[in-house]
Amino acid sequence: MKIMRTPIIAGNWKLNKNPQETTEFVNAIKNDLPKNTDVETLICAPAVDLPALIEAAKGSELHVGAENCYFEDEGAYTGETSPKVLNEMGIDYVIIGHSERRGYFHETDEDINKKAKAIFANNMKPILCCGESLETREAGKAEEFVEGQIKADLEGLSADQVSNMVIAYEPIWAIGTGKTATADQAEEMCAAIRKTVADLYDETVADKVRIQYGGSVKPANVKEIMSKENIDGGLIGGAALQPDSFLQLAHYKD
Ligand SMILES: O=C[C@H](O)COP(=O)(O)O
Repeated sequence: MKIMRTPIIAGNWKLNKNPQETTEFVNAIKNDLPKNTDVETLICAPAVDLPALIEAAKGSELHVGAENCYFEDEGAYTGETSPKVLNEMGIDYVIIGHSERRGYFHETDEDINKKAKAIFANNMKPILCCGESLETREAGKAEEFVEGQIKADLEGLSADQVSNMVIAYEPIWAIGTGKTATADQAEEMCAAIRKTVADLYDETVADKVRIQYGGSVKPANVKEIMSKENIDGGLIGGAALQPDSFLQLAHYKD
């Protein structure tokens, strides 16, 4: 029996869209979104688009998120984004540990853990991404690998913090490739992540934490993925770039 956690359908726009496109997108969806209590919806946009996203989303059901931030609030860190300022702007969520940041920008679990703490210190919620490469999966080490990421990334976080955050399982081999993990493969890993949280904290925390699947989620497969017991949402790249497609994902229950 699926425990009812509020589902969260989130778009991760990556390095796509400018402020004008952001405003147009939000205006196209904002009156047709599901009620927050039914399905929470979120767009995570590039830092340069956040003022437009926040302005356009005002008064709507849409939550607003950043794709990354730094772990220091201020100082001599050229080019970084302050979590303190993101909070002042009205940001709700920040994605951390996406495989593109781990891979292209060499972010370590230690960096990601510091970011998680900085995000909580600034009254926002992290969406912590984890996931294995194809090589790791084929070596039969996917669960062990993801468990290692979760343990390192959650180090020092309180039970209350973990209960209120989101974890996104994104197998690297399924991102932007059109190759989706089967709903059963996604469920298997999300269940393993929940068990890791139960081992690190307790069953109450594990029952509360929301776990998303990400990797080629689209309107055609979202319903099946969301039917799984341990999957509470989707973190969606490509299919979240068009208003129609995002609305179909948000209304997967209809
Ligand atoms: O954060 C989103 C993921 O990287 C998934 O991207 P995708 O839906 O384009 O495969």
